[in-house]
Amino acid sequence: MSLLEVRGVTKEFVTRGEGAMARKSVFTAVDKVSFEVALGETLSIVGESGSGKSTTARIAARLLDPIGGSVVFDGQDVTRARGKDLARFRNNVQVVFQDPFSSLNPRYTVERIVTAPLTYQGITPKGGRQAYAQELMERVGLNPDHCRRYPAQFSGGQAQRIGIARALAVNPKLVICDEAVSALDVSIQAQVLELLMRLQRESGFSYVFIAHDLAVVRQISQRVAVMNRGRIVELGTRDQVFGAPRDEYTKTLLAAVPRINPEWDAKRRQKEAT
Ligand SMILES: Nc1ncnc2c1ncn2[C@@H]1O[C@H](COP(=O)(O)OP(=O)(O)OP(=O)(O)O)[C@@H](O)[C@H]1O
Repeated sequence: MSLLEVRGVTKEFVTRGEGAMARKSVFTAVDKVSFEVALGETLSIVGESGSGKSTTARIAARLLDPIGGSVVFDGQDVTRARGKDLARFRNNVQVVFQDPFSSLNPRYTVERIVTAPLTYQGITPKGGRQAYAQELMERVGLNPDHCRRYPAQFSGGQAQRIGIARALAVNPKLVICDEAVSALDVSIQAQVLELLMRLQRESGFSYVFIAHDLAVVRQISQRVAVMNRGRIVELGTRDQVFGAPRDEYTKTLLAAVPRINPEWDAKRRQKEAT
């Protein structure tokens, strides 16, 4: 059974042109999108800016309500879940956003930030909040003694590790990464990707990984969905999508990639061979 099933979700936005006489128009940002994610796998969603990736991710995370279709998690239809059912879903599905600084409250210590998901759920960790925050910091490769610092005292890559630590606090089954490494320098990006992959090996959760950078997607995914104008135009294993794309749009997208980072590719091949 799939962990997450997104079934034919649709989302429209009402837009208004410029000027006093401008008419409203309805724009379909996500159009009958369906995909499944198994426990422990990484499904990436790629596509150009505006293709509907983030809207799809937000629907899957129940941060946006679709106008049609459904979201099923662990066999339960959670499309309209409220109260306890929604809280259970939020416990199992966490999101890591693109800009670490705007998603971390600058007035809170890291200890408070990373343990916040537990606070929302009314859970007090065994050994206390500080010890748990320190454990989370260690898991994401940060100095546990820096728990009492504030977000501004960290670099961009470190701040994103804090965002990842917060996502891990409730032991989720699914982590949705919405352009989670896009804002980072290439070398830092590689380190954070390695971290994401290590955490998945250790804990066995799934990722929905939203990205426009195909080199990154090739590195991290087992399966890839390609979006264009609100629709999934191709969905297959990483090797099928990258090696033998069927859809014309996918072919164009792949042809536009300047280069796949050869170092990552060599590392991946080496890993797969062992
Ligand atoms: N709240 C909103 N109101 C109106 N239009 C929106 C809203 N959110 C998204 N859109 C539009 O929906 C379309 C899809 O946006 P979305 O952010 O999902 O795309 P994306 O593929 O994630 O792009 P990007 O990589 O630039 O974030 C875009 O045309 C965007 O302008």
